[in-house]
Amino acid sequence: MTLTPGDRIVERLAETTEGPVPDVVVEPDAEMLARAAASALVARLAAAQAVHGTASVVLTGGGVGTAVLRHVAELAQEPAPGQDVDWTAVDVWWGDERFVPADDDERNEKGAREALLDRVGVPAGRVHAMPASDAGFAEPEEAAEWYAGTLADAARDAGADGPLPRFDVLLLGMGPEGHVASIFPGAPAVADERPVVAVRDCPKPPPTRVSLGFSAISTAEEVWLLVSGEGKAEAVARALGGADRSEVPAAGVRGRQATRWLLDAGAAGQLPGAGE
Ligand SMILES: O=C(O)[C@H](O)[C@@H](O)[C@H](O)[C@H](O)COP(=O)(O)O
Repeated sequence: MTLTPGDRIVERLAETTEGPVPDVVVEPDAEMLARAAASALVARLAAAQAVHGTASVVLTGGGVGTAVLRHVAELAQEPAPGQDVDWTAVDVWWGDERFVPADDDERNEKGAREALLDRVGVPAGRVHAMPASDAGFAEPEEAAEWYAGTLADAARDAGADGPLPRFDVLLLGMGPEGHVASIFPGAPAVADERPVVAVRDCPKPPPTRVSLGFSAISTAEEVWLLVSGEGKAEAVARALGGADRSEVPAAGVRGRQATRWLLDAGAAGQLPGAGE
């Protein structure tokens, strides 16, 4: 399955947007969006392995993000040409995590393990989960600091220049008010320059979380925003229309090489050029 470019939308965005225009892909519905994103993801990871020997992906929670992982696991059963990923050579990171006990169903890690990681056999040493609340850190701030240290160690081991390893693809869901990872509108995290931040009093439960900050997200080679449903359409249009990142956090994420918005028709519904 190939991605369907939102050509008309991109053309119209180019007329109104300053700077590089993100890629916009529109699929008819959430299921087709998840399948298309899964197919594109395995192709991208296989391509990264062909160049670097390893690949790395940053995962998101959320309905679409988890559906993508389920489809990736299906594709791994019978890989198509160009989509044969060596799962023992994939580093897995997270964009955000709920600071709850490890076996809590709210953990993004738990969902990702069930949907994909345990099924394809990513080695434990390559699954870099953010700490759970029962992992020995009393406060989310300590957990955030530890994760930043883990990222810096991986970067150093890989000979990277800065404090972060290479992220080939960083997946993000988006909330109806435009939050990405656990960076919510108006929250301290929107102005926090640290790579990993603790989040308290999150408006969406659970209230305590750990999240990558904008500075880390924007080091990814490619950032893919996976968004479905009419309820997200206004935030998508605001984000792509250049809203302030403190009001619509999704407006503030960019990949080094590409920023791709993978939408279904509902989520794309308020973009200029939609339906033309
Ligand atoms: O931690 C969270 O609260 C979720 O991970 C959240 O950030 C999610 O990714 C978006 O709300 C999109 O979720 P859906 O894809 O389910 O709409």
